[in-house]
Amino acid sequence: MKILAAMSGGVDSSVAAAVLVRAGHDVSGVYMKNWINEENIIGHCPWEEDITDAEAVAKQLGIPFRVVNLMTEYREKVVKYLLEGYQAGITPNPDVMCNREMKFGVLWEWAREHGFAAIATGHYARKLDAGTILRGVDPNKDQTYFLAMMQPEQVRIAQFPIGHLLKPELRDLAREFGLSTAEKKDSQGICFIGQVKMEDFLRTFVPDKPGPIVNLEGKVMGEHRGLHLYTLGQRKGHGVASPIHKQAYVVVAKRPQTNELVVAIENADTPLLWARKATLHTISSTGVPLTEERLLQAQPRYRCPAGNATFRPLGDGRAELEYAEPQRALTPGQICALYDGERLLGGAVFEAVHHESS
Ligand SMILES: Nc1ncnc2c1ncn2[C@@H]1O[C@H](COP(=O)(O)OP(=O)(O)OP(=O)(O)O)[C@@H](O)[C@H]1O
Repeated sequence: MKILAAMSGGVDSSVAAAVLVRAGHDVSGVYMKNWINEENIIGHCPWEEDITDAEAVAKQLGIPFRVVNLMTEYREKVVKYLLEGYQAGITPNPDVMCNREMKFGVLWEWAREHGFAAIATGHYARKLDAGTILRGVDPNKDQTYFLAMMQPEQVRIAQFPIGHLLKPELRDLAREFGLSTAEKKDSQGICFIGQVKMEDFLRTFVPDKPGPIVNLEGKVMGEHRGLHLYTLGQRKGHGVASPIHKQAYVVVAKRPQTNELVVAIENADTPLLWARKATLHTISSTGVPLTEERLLQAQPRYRCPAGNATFRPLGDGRAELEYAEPQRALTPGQICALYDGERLLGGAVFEAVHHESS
């Protein structure tokens, strides 16, 4: 079986490829060129360095390597979604879309045409069987949240060779294999933006639209630079200083009609910040369709525990989600990953959040 290893030049995908080679598979490496910095768009994108690193590892492993240019598709499928989302006042998740649309979408089409039977990535996730994704063993690194919108046929051809490892074990293995990326720093942030702050990136595409920052009583507390630059639950970067030690102002609402950003002092029962109920749209399942009412665990963002919830389908790819406990800053546009214990059931997009008082 020919396996295409998606190699980003990072240590995780280097080890993923190495593990497959060691197991005797017929492996080729590929780097997806999604976004480069040649149009004077802000930001340092270390793609040249990443390609050099990925290529060096492929050479060490003695496997073929090539770069595939998917920049046009990336613009259409990920950047457009990202910018339209922010312009509409929601918080999109380009990393989730990158997996569904690019790595296991466009790249998979390319791979299939070139005779490959599977795509392997360096995600911290595991496959239980052909159709089931489990959380990665390392709780600090688990990346199944980003795989939540994958389709069953994508799950079937995906391989995650490092999901059984803890990060320190992975580093040890990289050293053992003598990989040139063994000590490379972990990458951060959205794959194409690299080290750039999302705010700076957005500024080059979406004009500022200043307006008032108000508190819950409607008092003006400051000025914001455009609602799209802020996310619900955000504590820093809004410039409203708190008079209370160790209690920060937090963004609790955006009001597009009046262009107001609403902040409140954060505590355990800050109005608008906590909610138990939300509606979801674009429900997607990694296996069996999610058409029945059921209990599950719903993870509202990356690096956030999944909470117990009742999932009630409403038809048309929508559902109501009712958490057992109030959740902080559920955010329209964000992906909600759905689990049954360790098993990733699928995902959906937060549509609207229902506050107890409203
Ligand atoms: N430009 C790319 N070309 C090929 N594969 C990629 C690319 N970007 C990401 N991937 C694949 O997707 C996986 C997850 O991407 P992510 O950006 O989250 O990297 P990561 O977890 O930091 O892993 P790594 O250490 O391999 O960079 C990578 O391990 C790799 O298999």
